Amino acid sequence: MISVEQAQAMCLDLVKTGPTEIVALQDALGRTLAKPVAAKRDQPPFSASAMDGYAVGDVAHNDRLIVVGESAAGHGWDGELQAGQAVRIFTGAPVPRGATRVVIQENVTRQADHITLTEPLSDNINIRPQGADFKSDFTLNVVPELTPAHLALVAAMNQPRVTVTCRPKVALISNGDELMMLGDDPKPEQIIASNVFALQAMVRIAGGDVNVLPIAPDTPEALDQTLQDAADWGADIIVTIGGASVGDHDLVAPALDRFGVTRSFHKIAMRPGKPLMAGAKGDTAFLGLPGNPVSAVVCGHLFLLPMVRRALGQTDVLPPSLIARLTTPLPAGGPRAHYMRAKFDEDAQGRVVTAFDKQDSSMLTVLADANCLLLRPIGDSAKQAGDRVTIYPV
Ligand SMILES: Nc1nc2c(c(=O)[nH]1)N[C@H]1C(S)=C(S)[C@@H](COP(=O)(O)OP(=O)(O)OC[C@H]3O[C@@H](n4cnc5c(N)ncnc54)[C@H](O)[C@@H]3O)O[C@H]1N2
Ligand code: MOO
Repeated sequence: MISVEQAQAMCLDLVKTGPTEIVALQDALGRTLAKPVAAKRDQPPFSASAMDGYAVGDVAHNDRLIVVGESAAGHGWDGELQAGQAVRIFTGAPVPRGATRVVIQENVTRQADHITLTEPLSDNINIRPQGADFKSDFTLNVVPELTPAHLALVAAMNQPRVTVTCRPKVALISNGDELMMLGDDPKPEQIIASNVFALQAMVRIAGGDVNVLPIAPDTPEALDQTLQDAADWGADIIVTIGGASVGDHDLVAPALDRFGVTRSFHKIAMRPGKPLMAGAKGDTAFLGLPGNPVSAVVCGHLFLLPMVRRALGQTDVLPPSLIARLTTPLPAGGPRAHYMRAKFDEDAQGRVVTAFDKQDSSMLTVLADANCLLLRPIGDSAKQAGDRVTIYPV
């Protein structure tokens, strides 16, 4: 069986970076910026006061100055400041020509048209020079996910639209006679197709567009038809859930063969998630997730989300890892890499992690309590409390 790392590389090879589209800036949150954005102006576009006070030239403590005008935000003062003069100024207002600092109003006494500088001059001149934030030759380079701060930055650059990568279309197909949609009335032997709720949310957060197809019962015809429906929708990535293993009712591998998918691999040295498979037909990637709820979600983090990020044109696509110290001992690892459900925390000594006792791949309660996966590499030696391990926040 191939390793997780080999399988990740093969999955990424199946995905092409998608086309781009131009969107209004207000709709660009979380999108992947595909083309750099150039500023259309300096920011600030003029030298601006950082405080409410008085714009002055070359002055000294205890000087007495005449106030000759006012500069407010949006309404500058047009003149040029002369020796012995001051201009009343407010935060964000243009600094008049001839002024070299702004003295805050708390450090001044005012009598009619005159002020006296009652405090020693501070080191801070309280002026934000033109272009201090960015100049008109500034470019925002491609970013994996536009944040609220990026949107404000691009707006200040006076650019109302940005070019982003199109959201990859991800089709989710649940497969199994026992499954029913949430909202229907389940018979005792039925279970709710809960996996799509996690996977849909994960893909959406990562930037994909999701189509949850109707559940495919355990017949070759139903599965063939549902795969065709996903392809007709224009899916970039078709994900099946369940039916990946070796039982008589596990129909996904033969269905992918019939569909003309060239398979990259089936089965990996991983726990949970051993029956994972992947392949491609033309530009469409296929990922066959195991049905067990924890297996499906763990494989979603390790394989599906990197594929979505790759389709978006991102470069750091694999889940980021951290190092933490174990709070309890762990026995030696087995022949498959084990991604244990665990909880990490920061204590006075740093980051610590505790694996849950229950690691069955059907346990959604445990998965919901976990905030990370704790990696036990293949054949890992037994670990003591305090030993350092790799974790993946989820
Ligand atoms: N003889 C062997 N049996 C199994 C092996 C093996 O190597 N040899 N591997 C086991 C492992 S590991 C896993 S993981 C499972 C995966 O099997 P499938 O992908 O075929 O999954 P199903 O049998 O269809 O379902 C497993 C389990 O998960 C439930 N399920 C399925 N789909 C959903 C869904 N959309 N939402 C919620 N729950 C779902 C299903 O009802 C089953 O309980 O195979 C082992 N067997
Ligand atoms: O490897 Mo399976 O994914 O344990 O449940």
